[in-house]
Amino acid sequence: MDITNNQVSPVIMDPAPVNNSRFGGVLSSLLPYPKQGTSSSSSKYITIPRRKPGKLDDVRSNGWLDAMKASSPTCKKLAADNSDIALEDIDSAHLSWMLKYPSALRSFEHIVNFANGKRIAIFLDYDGTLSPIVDDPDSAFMSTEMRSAVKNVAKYFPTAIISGRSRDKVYDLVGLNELYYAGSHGMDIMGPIHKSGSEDCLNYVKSTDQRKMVNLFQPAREFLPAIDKVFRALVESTKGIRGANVENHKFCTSVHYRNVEEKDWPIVAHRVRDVLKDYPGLQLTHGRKVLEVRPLIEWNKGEAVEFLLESLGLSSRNDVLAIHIGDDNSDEDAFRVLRTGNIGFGILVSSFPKETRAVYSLKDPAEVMEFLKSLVSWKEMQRHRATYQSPPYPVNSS
Ligand SMILES: O=P(O)(O)OC[C@H]1O[C@H](O[C@H]2O[C@H](CO)[C@@H](O)[C@H](O)[C@H]2O)[C@H](O)[C@@H](O)[C@@H]1O
Repeated sequence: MDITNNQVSPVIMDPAPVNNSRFGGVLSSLLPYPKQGTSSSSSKYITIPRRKPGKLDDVRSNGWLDAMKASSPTCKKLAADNSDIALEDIDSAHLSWMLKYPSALRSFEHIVNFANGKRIAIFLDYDGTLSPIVDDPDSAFMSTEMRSAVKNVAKYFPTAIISGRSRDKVYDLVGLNELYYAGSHGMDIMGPIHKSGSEDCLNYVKSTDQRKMVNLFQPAREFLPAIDKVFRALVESTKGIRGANVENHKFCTSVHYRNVEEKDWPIVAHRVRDVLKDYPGLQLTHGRKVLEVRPLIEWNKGEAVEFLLESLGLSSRNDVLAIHIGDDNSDEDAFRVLRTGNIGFGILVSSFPKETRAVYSLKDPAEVMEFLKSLVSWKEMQRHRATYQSPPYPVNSS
């Protein structure tokens, strides 16, 4: 069967991200796309545009249900769901996908050759990237080995976790003080003290979190009461659905249906939609077997990456290489910002072909750990060389 001519493709499609460039770029040889124009100013963080409420997709038109079904498939499940796709087509689709999004491990040499001499900043998603996807969100622990890999990476490169979970929850799970944390899809950022002085604006809060004085950037503070209310309404409306679970992430809330029987997914979709009708200021996005309810503002993981780079003093430099590693639809926003701003690249964590704005891929958290360890070894090797290759006495050039 020629899958290119068939309407049913084993490659999962997500809505195409929009173009949005704010940074100067340095990449050209590494990335298969051209350099774009730039502009950057910290004042943009003072007023974050609120989006106009749109129409909620009609559950009956199957928009939601299709997205729910496609939200976390495996190759085996894809084959089972689409009996007209043969297994060999899935294999060849996977192969051509791997050519388009090569393994970051296999391309490691190429990546570090390019990264040489640049300031690297690392952005990491949590679920599905640092911890394996499990049925119970409260049991999504990262391994001790992964924690130590992340800790070592942070010794050499500024490192941030950008998660859909609340900042407190993801900090409790990761437990490393040397990192920056952005929770609620970037709507709650604990970053370095911003030098521009614009911390006086409404979005900044000083707090003693992570056992030190920190600067919090919370561009969706005004939505706190609405999120709290919608969380309670969602708990109430889904409580009769076996397996449904609602999590409060402070600036957003998640309705999990991973443990709900597939025949009941339409009920989940209808109940969530009914609740959301009363909240025109909130929007719904799809994660991995999870419906995410968030404020309708122009802020996401991509904006969070830009914000952190600026806070770190890395936004107007042309020797910066930012790498974001993530597995989820929400990570596409970060991949897009790096791609369009030409300031780095995304690595998608996925074991099946998926449309993405990333440049490289890794199969699973185990490969993510290997990649992080390789980065550390490369950096240590570079330092070692710098120490032992520089002559112990001044060289007389005459
Ligand atoms: O941005 P992330 O750090 O990837 O957070 C996204 C969501 O992750 C969690 O849910 C996902 O992982 C769970 C544990 O493995 C899994 O049970 C669930 O099906 C996945 O969607 C978290 O619980 C969500 O609230 C986050 O939005």
